[in-house]
Amino acid sequence: MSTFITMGESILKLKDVAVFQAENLVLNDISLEIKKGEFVYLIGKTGSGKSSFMKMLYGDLPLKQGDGTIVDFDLKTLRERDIPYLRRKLGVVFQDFKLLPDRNINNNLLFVLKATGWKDKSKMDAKIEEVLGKVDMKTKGFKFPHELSGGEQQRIAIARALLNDPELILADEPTGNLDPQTSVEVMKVLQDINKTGRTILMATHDYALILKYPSKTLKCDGNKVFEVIQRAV
Ligand SMILES: Nc1ncnc2c1ncn2[C@@H]1O[C@H](COP(=O)(O)OP(=O)(O)OP(=O)(O)O)[C@@H](O)[C@H]1O
Repeated sequence: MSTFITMGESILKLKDVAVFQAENLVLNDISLEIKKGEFVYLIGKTGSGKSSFMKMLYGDLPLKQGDGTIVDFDLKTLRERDIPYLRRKLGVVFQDFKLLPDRNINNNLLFVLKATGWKDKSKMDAKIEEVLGKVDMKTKGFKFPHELSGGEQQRIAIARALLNDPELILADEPTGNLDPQTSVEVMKVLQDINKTGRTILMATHDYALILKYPSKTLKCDGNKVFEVIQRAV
């Protein structure tokens, strides 16, 4: 549990955190907080450390320096065996969707449910229908990933991220492979999910989306992460 006195609503809290890739320092002196229900952008140019920051949050890079809690997990004392439990409270969405190409959408989602401990077939079927409904893809469960457009695949990836009712969704350039119109559609899905109370941290290069859907914005620059006001973006 947290070494901080957490104010009930905190979903992510970092204090004096540094992020390393192997022995290389990527980010330093990060102190920030994200509260339940916020929609937060993470911007910064290529190589500034956005993906490394995300990886540290979902336990792919260890927290070696500073203190951090995320969805009530202490990142500093996180052990290898805790990571699956942390991931169940997070929904992670990637730029390249990462759907399994050898099975249809229903079976992609079933695979994740089984891997995260679900057993009851009728409950799993109901959950799959529920998450596909949330991204408006209820009729596509029998399609294979290659039979879907990029935007549809990303909707499925978002549905997959919702399977375990995560408290926080980490989206690493979710619109990076999509055309502007499809990006807006995927963004609307994320906005709707945010409106139901879920917290979202989204790394993006897409300034048009930020202008269209302004929200709190963090920037990676010069080994630091800091909040920027929209005009300064
Ligand atoms: N596996 C790795 N091993 C060593 N260094 C790495 C590794 N991955 C990334 N880095 C380095 O860490 C720094 C930050 O990379 P990162 O991928 O986090 O940036 P980014 O802001 O996400 O970039 P992009 O927008 O291109 O995805 C870069 O200098 C990069 O070379």
